[in-house]
Amino acid sequence: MVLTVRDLAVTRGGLAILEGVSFDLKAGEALVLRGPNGIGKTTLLRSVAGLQPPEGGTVTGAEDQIAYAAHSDGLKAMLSVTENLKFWASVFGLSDIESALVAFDLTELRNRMAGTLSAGQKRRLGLARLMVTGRPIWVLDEPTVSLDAASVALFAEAVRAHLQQGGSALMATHIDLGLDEARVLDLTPFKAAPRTRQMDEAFL
Ligand SMILES: Nc1ncnc2c1ncn2[C@@H]1O[C@H](COP(=O)(O)OP(=O)(O)OP(=O)(O)O)[C@@H](O)[C@H]1O
Repeated sequence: MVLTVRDLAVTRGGLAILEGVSFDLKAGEALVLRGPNGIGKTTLLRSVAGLQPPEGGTVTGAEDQIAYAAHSDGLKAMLSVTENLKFWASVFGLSDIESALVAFDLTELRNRMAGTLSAGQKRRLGLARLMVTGRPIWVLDEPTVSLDAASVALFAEAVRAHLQQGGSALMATHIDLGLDEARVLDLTPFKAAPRTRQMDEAFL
């Protein structure tokens, strides 16, 4: 199972954002996307996860393989922690949630409505959802926002265990997760030349 990205070009709101991005992500590997605010990390992750079509290039090996965790946690506020995880597991045809509860220190909160959790607790629940999908490729956008140091360590440990089980992880983060095995791809050199689709069409 290899995720292969070749010569990817992405746009946002009609503006060219990144172009010429290529990388491979193999089983057991982690790749961290870096670059300044607005360079296009979120846009690239959305394209890799199939949430928006790329402007050019190819993504192969992603179909039915990716679990995506976006900025917003997308939790169901009126369901408990357990119910949220069970619901999410069922979407992927699975049922086991216990290891995810333990990994993200959610066992004492298991019966709490998700809407009553603190920001960091919600984030832990949002990340725990990745574990119940059974999907091998985790795509994570700023996964540590709102997390305290102890929760960042839990998250890093969960990623490490996922890699050891043959999974992989592609993530945008500004902080050092202490994952020695992670490679880093700085997107700065891939910033697209400023132009709009309309301008391109005008020159055709
Ligand atoms: N809905 C939108 N419409 C138009 N432009 C947008 C939209 N969302 C984001 N952009 C622009 O697209 C560019 C890439 O944004 P993106 O969120 O992918 O960057 P990022 O590297 O993830 O940034 P950050 O580190 O701040 O999270 C930015 O210039 C941003 O202003």
